[in-house]
Amino acid sequence: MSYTDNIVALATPSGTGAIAVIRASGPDAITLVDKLFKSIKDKKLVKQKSHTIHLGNIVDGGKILDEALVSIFKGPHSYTGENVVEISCHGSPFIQQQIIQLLLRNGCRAASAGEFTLRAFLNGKMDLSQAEAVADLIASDSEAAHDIAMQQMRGGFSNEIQELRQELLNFASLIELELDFSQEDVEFADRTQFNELLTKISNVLKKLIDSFALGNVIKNGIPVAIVGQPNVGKSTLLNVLLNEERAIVSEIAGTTRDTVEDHISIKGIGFRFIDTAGIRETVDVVEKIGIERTFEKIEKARLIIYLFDGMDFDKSELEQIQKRYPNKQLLSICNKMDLLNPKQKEKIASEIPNVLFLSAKFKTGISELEEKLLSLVDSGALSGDTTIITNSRHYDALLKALEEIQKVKEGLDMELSSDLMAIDIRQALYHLGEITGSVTTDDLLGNIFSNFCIGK
Ligand SMILES: Nc1nc2c(c(=O)[nH]1)N(C=O)[C@@H](CNc1ccc(C(=O)N[C@@H](CCC(=O)O)C(=O)O)cc1)CN2
Ligand SMILES: Nc1nc2c(ncn2[C@@H]2O[C@H](COP(=O)(O)OP(=O)(O)OP(=O)(O)O)[C@@H](O)[C@H]2O)c(=O)[nH]1
Ligand SMILES: [K+]
Ligand SMILES: [Mg+2]
Repeated sequence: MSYTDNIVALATPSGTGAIAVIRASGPDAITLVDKLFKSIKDKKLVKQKSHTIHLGNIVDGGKILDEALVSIFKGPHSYTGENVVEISCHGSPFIQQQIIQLLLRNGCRAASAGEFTLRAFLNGKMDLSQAEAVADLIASDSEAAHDIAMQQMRGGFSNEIQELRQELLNFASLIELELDFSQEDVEFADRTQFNELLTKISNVLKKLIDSFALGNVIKNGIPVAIVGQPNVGKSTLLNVLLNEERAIVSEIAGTTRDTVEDHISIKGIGFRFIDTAGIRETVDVVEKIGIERTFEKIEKARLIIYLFDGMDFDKSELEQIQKRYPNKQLLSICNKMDLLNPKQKEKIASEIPNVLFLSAKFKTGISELEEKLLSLVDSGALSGDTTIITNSRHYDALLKALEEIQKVKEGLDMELSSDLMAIDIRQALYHLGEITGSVTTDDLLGNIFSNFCIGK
């Protein structure tokens, strides 16, 4: 694949910064920038080696727009696989725009979202799941999300899929060879070995599919709903966990009307804490809507923190929530422990198993809560080099591939004819190929890369 046009975009965030980087890629990127660049040592960019950097002025006719550093990368040895030039200029939005406009008038067009990485993919510098990982890496806001994206970008997941695909492909060829000899009763593909391979592939696929639940929450942050009666201190707790005065706290019951949520990483794991309206019977229309939202948020949460006031607690509400959400992890937490005497504490502890005590207002017991939250996340799967998938497109493709593999397995058990089995194998190969991009459509690529930022 080779493009004939040249693209340009700002690679750094728009706005003011110390330095901004403008990146151009395409067959003429180096020659066209050469004409707009006056090196202080009178060097011609086209004569310089790849991966070198040069100081000079960017000039528009007779006018100097900026003093800049220009780096050159010669295709195919560059990020995109094409000739690439990067101009590091002073980070004023005015200068950035002047230089981009200059390039646009001199042979470049504006890059669309993700177009540099799309070119890297189409030029074979990376496969599709690696390209997707680039976007995840930029978006990752916790160490765990970063680690997963990094592993995927470096090709961990792709290699795993490619290997399975290759092994399956070998068998497909043997089975298809049998089609040419269908009159004679020959079997090139050893059925026992094939069965073993299918078992192995389905196990790997199942493991990957199972990892999605964890991968998904890690990418987006594990949603934790903080629920309980009005005034128990839910918003106070949210603010402590986030280290920020995010929600309004007051002694008036019914302060929180709409849900408030924010993301924070605890020891490398991302959490999304959701403060909700206190649950109670009310005639207030707005508060009622808020309470309905509380229940919607509980549905979507992975963990529920049930917070109650140690001075005034009623076990029945906790039991109602347990009954209503039997499959959710529930943490019972007694707040305002600063107001409790040891006897009261003892009573609560005996009535509510595994209860944690804390004081949101005085920030005591918070690290114990954090430890507890971490222990509830199956972080075992995060260590080591097990692959965790985070992308729903991959998840869909894996499910479809698994379904086809099961069909092949059934076919094998039923001694199905080679031609029918070959069809299911091809389908499985197709879905595995979708992940790495061995098979793609323009729609699919458009979908993926349009979600990138401009300049990536
Ligand atoms: N200034 C700058 N920083 C950046 C990028 C970039 O494009 N420009 N990247 C972009 O996202 C990332 C780095 N990714 C890159 C990947 C490959 C190559 C590259 O030139 N590869 C060549 C040879 C490498 C060498 O010889 O040292 C190759 O693959 O052949 C450059 C950047 C992060 N930092
Ligand atoms: N003594 C004491 N007071 C607390 C503690 N945590 C919160 N409070 C107080 O309890 C009151 C209610 O706190 P909020 O955080 O607004 O309670 P809430 O559960 O969000 O209330 P609603 O949004 O109205 O449902 C405030 O006056 C807080 O200062 C605590 O640990 N100890
Ligand atoms: K309140
Ligand atoms: Mg509140």
